[in-house]
Amino acid sequence: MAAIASHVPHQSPPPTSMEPSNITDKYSCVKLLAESSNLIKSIPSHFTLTNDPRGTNPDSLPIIDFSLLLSANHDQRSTVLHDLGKACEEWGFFLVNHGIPETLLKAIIDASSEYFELPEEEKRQYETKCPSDPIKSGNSSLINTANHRVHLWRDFVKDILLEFSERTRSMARKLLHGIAEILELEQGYIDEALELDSSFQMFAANSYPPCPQPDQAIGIPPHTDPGLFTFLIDNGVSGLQIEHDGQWLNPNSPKNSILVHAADHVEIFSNGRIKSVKHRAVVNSERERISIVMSNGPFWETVVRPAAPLVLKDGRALYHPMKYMEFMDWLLTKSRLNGNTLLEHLLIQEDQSAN
Ligand SMILES: O=C(O)CCC(=O)C(=O)O
Ligand SMILES: [Fe+2]
Repeated sequence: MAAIASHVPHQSPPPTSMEPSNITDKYSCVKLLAESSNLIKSIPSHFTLTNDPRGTNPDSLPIIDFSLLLSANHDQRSTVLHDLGKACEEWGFFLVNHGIPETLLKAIIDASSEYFELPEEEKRQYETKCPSDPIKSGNSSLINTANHRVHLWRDFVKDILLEFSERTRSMARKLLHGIAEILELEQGYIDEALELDSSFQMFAANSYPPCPQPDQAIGIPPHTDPGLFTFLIDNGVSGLQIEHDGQWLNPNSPKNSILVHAADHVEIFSNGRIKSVKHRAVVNSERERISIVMSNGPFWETVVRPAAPLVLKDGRALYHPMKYMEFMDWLLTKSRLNGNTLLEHLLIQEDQSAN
């Protein structure tokens, strides 16, 4: 059995609607397909999504020293807050000195890797039937514009890992307190508005097996994440790309760092001051990539809206309010490859707000 806990700490149940049915054909597991692709050399048409997996290498992605955020030294703290604000407005950052032991990060990657090595029959018992299942495993797919189902070049397993979850929860809350300070909100405002005592986290481990035609497949297409902050680590094989000024960048992670990016609900809460980071996962023909994603959201029942003091300052709210659970439910059931994202959908046009 894979060393992945099934315990769900703190949280109430997530949304309950059904996910579109999974693939039931011979290659429901991408890993199996990748192994057989020694023989096939090209990928089946239902995985085909032509894309250019190349990205450019940025000089550096901002690096934020988490320990300085907790510093009692006023100057140090205001410098790091300034850097944090700037990084969140632009493209995300690497968090270093975050206090999560390297051994724990490695254990999570190893456990996920072990899980993906399990026999197909064993993984099948976790195949996703409903978003509220505490553990989900399988391959995911989206519908393209021609209404054909396109399968993604990854397997995933979702679960909540207790220790990682507790540490990242506390880290996310401290980052949010930093954001609240940058936004000049009163102490306690963000905790109350987003009901952070009951914040909802989702853990996902992704496996992207080697792909014989990386320019004909995609791991995860361009998207922004739901939630407040996403934390991401991987097994050292690159594949995550971040969009910046219309270009795809390959971030190079410093040792034992965690990549953090702002997600949709920070953009909504900040009334657009902070931008949800667009990213994608590309695949390669040589090595399996494992990534670990921890999504940190508000309480699942919270109606997320732009913070009232910011709306007052800006003269209007830029986004419609929506319950977090409904947002997640929508994403899990109606996700499309093209067309507006849900965040774009919630954007209030200037002429609309005047009415
Ligand atoms: O695997 C990655 O690097 C990206 C994963 C991701 O974007 C997601 O799970 O939302
Ligand atoms: Fe993502």
